[in-house]
Amino acid sequence: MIKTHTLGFPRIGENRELKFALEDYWRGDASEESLQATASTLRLKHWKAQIDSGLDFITVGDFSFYDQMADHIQLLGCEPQRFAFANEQAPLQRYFTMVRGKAENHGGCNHAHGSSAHGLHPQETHALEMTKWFDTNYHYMVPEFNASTQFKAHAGNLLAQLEQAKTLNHPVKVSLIGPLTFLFLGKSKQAGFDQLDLLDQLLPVYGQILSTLKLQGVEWVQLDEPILGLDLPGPWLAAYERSYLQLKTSGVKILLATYFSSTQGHTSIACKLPVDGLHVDCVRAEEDLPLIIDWLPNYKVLSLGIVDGRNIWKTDLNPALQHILKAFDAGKGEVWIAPSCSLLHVPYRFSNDTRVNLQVLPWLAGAIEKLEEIELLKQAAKNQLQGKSLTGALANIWNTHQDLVKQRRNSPLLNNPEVKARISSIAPTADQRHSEFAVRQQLQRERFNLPAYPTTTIGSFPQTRNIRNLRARFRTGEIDEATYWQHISQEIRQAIDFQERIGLDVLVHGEAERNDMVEYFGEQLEGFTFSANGWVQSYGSRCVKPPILFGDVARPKPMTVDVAAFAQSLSEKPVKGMLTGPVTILQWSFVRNDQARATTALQIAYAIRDEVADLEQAGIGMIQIDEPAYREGLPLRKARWNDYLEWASKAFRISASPVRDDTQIHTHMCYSEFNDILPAIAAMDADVITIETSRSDMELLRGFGEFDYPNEIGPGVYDIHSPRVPKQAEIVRLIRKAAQVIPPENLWVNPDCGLKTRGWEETEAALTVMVKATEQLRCELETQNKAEKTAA
Ligand SMILES: Nc1nc2c(c(=O)[nH]1)N[C@@H](CNc1ccc(C(=O)N[C@@H](CCC(=O)N[C@@H](CCC(=O)N[C@@H](CCC(=O)O)C(=O)O)C(=O)O)C(=O)O)cc1)CN2
Ligand code: MET
Ligand SMILES: [Zn+2]
Repeated sequence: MIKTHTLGFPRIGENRELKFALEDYWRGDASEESLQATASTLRLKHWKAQIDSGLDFITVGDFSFYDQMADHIQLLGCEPQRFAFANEQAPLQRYFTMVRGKAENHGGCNHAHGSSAHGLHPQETHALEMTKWFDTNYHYMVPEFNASTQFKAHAGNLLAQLEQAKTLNHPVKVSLIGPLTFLFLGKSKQAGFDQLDLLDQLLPVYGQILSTLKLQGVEWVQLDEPILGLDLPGPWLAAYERSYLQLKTSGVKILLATYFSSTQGHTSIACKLPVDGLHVDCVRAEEDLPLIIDWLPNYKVLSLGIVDGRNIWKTDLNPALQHILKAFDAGKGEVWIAPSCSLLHVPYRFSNDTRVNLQVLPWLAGAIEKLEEIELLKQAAKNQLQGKSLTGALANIWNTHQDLVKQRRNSPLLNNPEVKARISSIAPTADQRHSEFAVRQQLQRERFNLPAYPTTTIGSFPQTRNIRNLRARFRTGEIDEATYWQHISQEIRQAIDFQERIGLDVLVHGEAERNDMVEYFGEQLEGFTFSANGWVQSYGSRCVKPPILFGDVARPKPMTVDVAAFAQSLSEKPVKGMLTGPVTILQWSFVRNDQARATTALQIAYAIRDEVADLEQAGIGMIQIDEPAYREGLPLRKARWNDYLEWASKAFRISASPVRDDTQIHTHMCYSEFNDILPAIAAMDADVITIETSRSDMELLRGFGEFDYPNEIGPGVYDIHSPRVPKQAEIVRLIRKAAQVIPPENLWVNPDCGLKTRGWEETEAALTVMVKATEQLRCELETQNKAEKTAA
């Protein structure tokens, strides 16, 4: 028997309906009823799409107002105590407080008293931490655990969605995050406390939810356990068997879902678990398949994730069909066909898109087109199993599809011989600066003559509605290019004036001209195309429109030189040139699957290298090459780390190395647990790196100190993810803490990340505080120096 399903479906809406409904609601422009109505309409539309494409199940439980992990925190009743919710508070309000935090209501009164150690007022609550979902650009909210964490089932919301789904009279599969993955992805907030100790309390709650679902007539529940694709610590691995034995007693059928990575080393455990089915990612972990076919008992369902849920190319149906047939050949009784992972990570559909290069468009598949591929594969497999081949309309669809797959593979559009020639003749020194860091540092100090603890920002200033609107009007032709740039220049001028006024040392132009730090570069490079509407959720209501990299990458002309030179002309102070690095452009685009990622990264690196050289030529003395996705690109299995780090750091160096010694190269990374890759970060050899550290209270920096990180560092001194304005004393404390582990002469002062998601009011207030805090420390430094001189 063959069945089809999807692990999950994009929930933001084809036209980002959920994003706009959420933002209206948060702004107070829409009621909860209207938000709920949008959610309800979207769920119905998405289930109907699944039914229309012929799926045997619709998936329930993948909808979320913000994030599925946050939903599970409520479902499992483990909202952190620190939120101190009152019982009568409505669940949705509690939910938004958890994911967005709660700002103090200033009311014009400037409290200087009553702050806690972290400077939070009693009415303020910071949001749950947000972090990357495996190696994707999606962010989840991190559950918080300690020894007094308790669990309690609150399935009301889930059951309501189930009721809604039942109105469609189609078999339902409920999708939940599995208990071990849920626990593992959370964070222990208590020193020495291991959250695995909570498992025995958590399992009965899961059991209760599963029993309730069974009672409601649900036959199948999909439990996602993607951590099985990590190098899992022994005790976690050992907990699987007993956990699933316990869940089995609920009587509901469990499909255990793995994805994103090979389960190598624990494939046998996954196959032997007391569950009714196993889903495997045949795109990312194709090498596991022979073992799984061999080891998974034939009476269990094997769900094959054969349509890529992480990329947008039409599936080559022939090898996919072979996987299905092989499973049946081996004696599997029931095989399911699905995308490799949830379709959350791809756009809704491409067929209606108005912007993609018309030659590339037919090669693409968004969520809707992927469901169609799954149905097509099912029909083909069914026929084959009966010894028949496809005929009629289906055969035509199949053949047309395969022709397009072949057409892409052989398309001249993919090839640029000049690019290939350049890559194949890389000079061995192309990734090296002329001199070692110590020499460069001296020259740069002489050139820029900056004060101690130089202050700067990460690049972007608030992307106001005004700016977005301006761009939207330019796109639709309502205003012409000259008018557009006139307004943008005005924004840049204001940004420079603002920075001069508050006294920052190293300025930025503010990135007003950029829709997105990756899309903006992709749009100016050859080898990329863009969708009008190919949005993918990044976190909460925030979305990205990843560029589509289909061919060899080249830079036809300078991309940022005019803007950078203009900004620099407005100030005597250095204004950083601002670029996105090759690894991040690669990681945040949909990239070709017909060539190694390393090769694509190298091509992008050369394009950026040319831009860096042109910026220097135009008199720009500091150039920042952002690599926020450097850590995210790390393979999920450690065995593959070295290979990645080698080509990734090389790609960065290729882009950064054409410059003189006294040109200062900056890089920036956020969201990162860096400590396990510090040598590779040092190997990038950026003169200055700015990193996110404020939320970890500078703990992240300790690694840099212990490792004796040689170059200059700007640890973020305040969290830009919240509108909260930091207090001077907090920033002073953080800089002091940083100066204990990093030589003070190597320290910069800056926020955690760019400010594009913030408003101007809080940005101005926060940066003013940051500058004041720095001035205080400089004063102290001077007094100290004087005292030392007098003593001597
Ligand atoms: N690619 C990428 N990944 C990233 C980051 C990032 O900056 N870029 N940062 C980290 C955090 N992730 C983020 C992801 C998205 C956004 C974000 O702000 N996204 C914007 C969209 C940005 C954008 O592309 N804007 C376009 C289009 C904006 C738009 O929708 N305009 C409206 C009109 C708006 C108006 O008239 O006011 C329309 O066209 O309909 C532009 O400025 O041109 C959003 O969802 O709101 C921020 C952080 C990690 N991953
Ligand atoms: N220069 C970029 C900015 O300031 C870096 C962002 S990292 C996600 O927005
Ligand atoms: Zn950042």
